[in-house]
Amino acid sequence: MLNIQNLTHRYGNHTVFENLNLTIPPGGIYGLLGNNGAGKTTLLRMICTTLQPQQGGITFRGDSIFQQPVLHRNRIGVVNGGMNLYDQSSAKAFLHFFGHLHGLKRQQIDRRIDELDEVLHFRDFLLQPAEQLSTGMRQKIIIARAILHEPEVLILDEASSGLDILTRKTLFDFVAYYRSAKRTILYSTHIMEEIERLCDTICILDQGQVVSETTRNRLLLKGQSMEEHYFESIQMPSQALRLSRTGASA
Ligand SMILES: Nc1ncnc2c1ncn2[C@@H]1O[C@H](COP(=O)(O)OP(=O)(O)OP(=O)(O)O)[C@@H](O)[C@H]1O
Repeated sequence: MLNIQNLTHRYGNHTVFENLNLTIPPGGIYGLLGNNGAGKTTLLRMICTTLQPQQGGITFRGDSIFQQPVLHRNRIGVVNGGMNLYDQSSAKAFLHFFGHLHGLKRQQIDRRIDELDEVLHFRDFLLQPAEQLSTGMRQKIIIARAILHEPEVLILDEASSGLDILTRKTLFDFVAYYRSAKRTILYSTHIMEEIERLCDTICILDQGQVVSETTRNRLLLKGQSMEEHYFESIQMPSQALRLSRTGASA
């Protein structure tokens, strides 16, 4: 459904991708893993159309996302670690603002807020100014904002960072709920347990290249943990792998 074709991108002299090809299937949770600097954020920014590749293209259900960016942005929802609310505004005003940007009417936004409250439980603090909300409360509103317009694809980039155990559980429950609604979730994180627990398909990027794409079922059949698979895929030297298994620092 999301096809990435011959993507090439450089920042100055630094090549991040050279002819990258990847297909993200419809439905399910697609996990993206990779060391710092592997190119995950650059790829996600392109999938969101906030960054244009120098060569190659991305299609979503056959449409070039760069030729029709407005159409595409209405089909996706994004949560990344850098997002925040407007301090002086209430969460409700924030949701209404972004709902209107997606072309939703007041009543539609109110109906969606009611629906999402059943999963994310934010009713109690909906009218408070954002500056009074905790990190977890804010994250719930940021997630609600991302799916207010019922996007077909939800992109979560380091979405669990800064969350406590309870709010992370809410995030995981929410991701499972969104998956069960037959949506596609693109999930990028450094936390292997999250990938292992949530993702149906796992893609590992290393220095701008796909070094592995597999499914959770295949890993289960092989009896291999996500961590073992990761280090094998990025061809970590055996000594470092042994040290990482024992928890010692190199
Ligand atoms: N705006 C930019 N200008 C110049 N170089 C950049 C820019 N953004 C990213 N890079 C470089 O591109 C490469 C890929 O960065 P990117 O942020 O996509 O990696 P990442 O996999 O998301 O890393 P991390 O896990 O640390 O977030 C890195 O070498 C980075 O230094």
